[in-house]
Amino acid sequence: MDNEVFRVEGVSKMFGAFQALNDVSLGVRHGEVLAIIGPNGAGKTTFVNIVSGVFGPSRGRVLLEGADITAFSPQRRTRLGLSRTFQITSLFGGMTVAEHMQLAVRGGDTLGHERAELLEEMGLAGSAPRPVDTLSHGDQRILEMAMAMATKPKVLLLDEPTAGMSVAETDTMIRLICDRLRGKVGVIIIEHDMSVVTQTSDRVTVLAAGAVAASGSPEAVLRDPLVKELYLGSAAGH
Ligand SMILES: Nc1ncnc2c1ncn2[C@@H]1O[C@H](COP(=O)(O)OP(=O)(O)OP(=O)(O)O)[C@@H](O)[C@H]1O
Repeated sequence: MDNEVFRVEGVSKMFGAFQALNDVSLGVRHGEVLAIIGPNGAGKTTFVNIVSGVFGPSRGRVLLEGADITAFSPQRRTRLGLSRTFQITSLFGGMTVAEHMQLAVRGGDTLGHERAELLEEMGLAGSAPRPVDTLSHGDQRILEMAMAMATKPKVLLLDEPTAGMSVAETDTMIRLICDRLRGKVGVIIIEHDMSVVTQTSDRVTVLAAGAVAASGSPEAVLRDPLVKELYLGSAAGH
């Protein structure tokens, strides 16, 4: 694939005798937003953990710009350009927004003025001196994205970025993904909200029972009878 920055190749994961992922292969191009959707238990969290290095696959490889990073720690992956945000907010209550931005770049990727610019772009400049526990849930999630961006990633993994957000916060997140990330870095977004998927993604891959069930443009995938069937009876869109 042209311009591909990230790929998982033939990834499988066994938990004892249970196969959570079965021969999953997919790639992300520079500037592309790839959404991964799937019903409960499809293997999305397992996939996120393997991509970010929480644990390794039973088989298969994880490649960043063609280099095999399958055995690398999460920290080493971040240093090489693979960053992530978390499904559950992972900030330190008493610390300020600015301190979090500094913490994100302990390795020294961004300069002070670049971090200030990032906060400005994300609409958080006025909140720099505030302790993070005084921010709204939406702003906390946006700060996490700013922290991930501060590491200057080549690939960014967004794990349910709009979970728990109000409609207005979700709209802000959609705008940031489209304006700030799309076209600039490779993005993998795990998302349950189909409206977010259609508004942000270039391509969608559907996981079901640990395997790729469908892949293509958001319009084509969401029209696919197989995908409709997978989601039948799952009103939350999981
Ligand atoms: N550590 C583990 N040990 C045993 N089975 C596991 C483990 N982690 C996940 N599984 C199983 O693997 C399957 C996939 O789980 P996973 O959490 O990856 O799915 P998911 O798509 O993220 O689901 P959800 O949308 O509900 O979070 C599930 O059947 C789950 O019970």
